[in-house]
Amino acid sequence: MSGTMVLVRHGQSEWNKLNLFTGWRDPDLTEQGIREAEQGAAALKEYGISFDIAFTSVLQRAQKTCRIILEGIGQPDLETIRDQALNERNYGDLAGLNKDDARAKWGEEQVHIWRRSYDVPPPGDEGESLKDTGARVWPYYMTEILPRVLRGEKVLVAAHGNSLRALVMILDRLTPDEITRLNLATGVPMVYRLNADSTVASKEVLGDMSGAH
Ligand SMILES: O=C(O)[C@H](O)COP(=O)(O)O
Repeated sequence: MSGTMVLVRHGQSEWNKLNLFTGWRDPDLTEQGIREAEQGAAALKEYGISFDIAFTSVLQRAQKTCRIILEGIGQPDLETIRDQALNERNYGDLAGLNKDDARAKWGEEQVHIWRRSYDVPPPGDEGESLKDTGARVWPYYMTEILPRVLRGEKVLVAAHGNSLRALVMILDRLTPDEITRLNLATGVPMVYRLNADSTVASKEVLGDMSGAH
């Protein structure tokens, strides 16, 4: 057995609440999002883990979630590395649009393909598919995060729905078809223990993922 890695999606953001495509835009957490991060912290405290290092994105909703969790488990000063590689997928021209308005304009099926397919990017030059998102998340994971876990460190990663879906895809060995059905709830920690060969020894979800969509 090697180390432990906890993945957690940020709590509800202002734009989650307004049902807007967000991507690389940078809204704050809502009051509910703060509570979700606090609940994630409480679950980790009960689980009894302390971390050696934390990773987050350059977006404030993930950074604040990370800070709330570290404060909640009594490690407010833990070294935290922020990197754009862990950002949400870039939603291209959809950023700022209402998801229901988009469904009315382009149809339910097309919007679902943009949101959940493996390799269809949203419209616009900057738009990233999950595969494109993985193309920056996976190398970052391999070079910066995994080596620490394999050294036995306990690592917290506070990031985003789709940057974490990309990570979960390789950890859980999901196919491009299976990943279309994976939704991550906000503020619910996923505890991965890894074997020395970097495969997953165990996965525990500290909360309820069933409401995620
Ligand atoms: O960027 C966003 O809009 C959300 O954080 C994630 O969006 P999704 O649920 O459409 O993948």
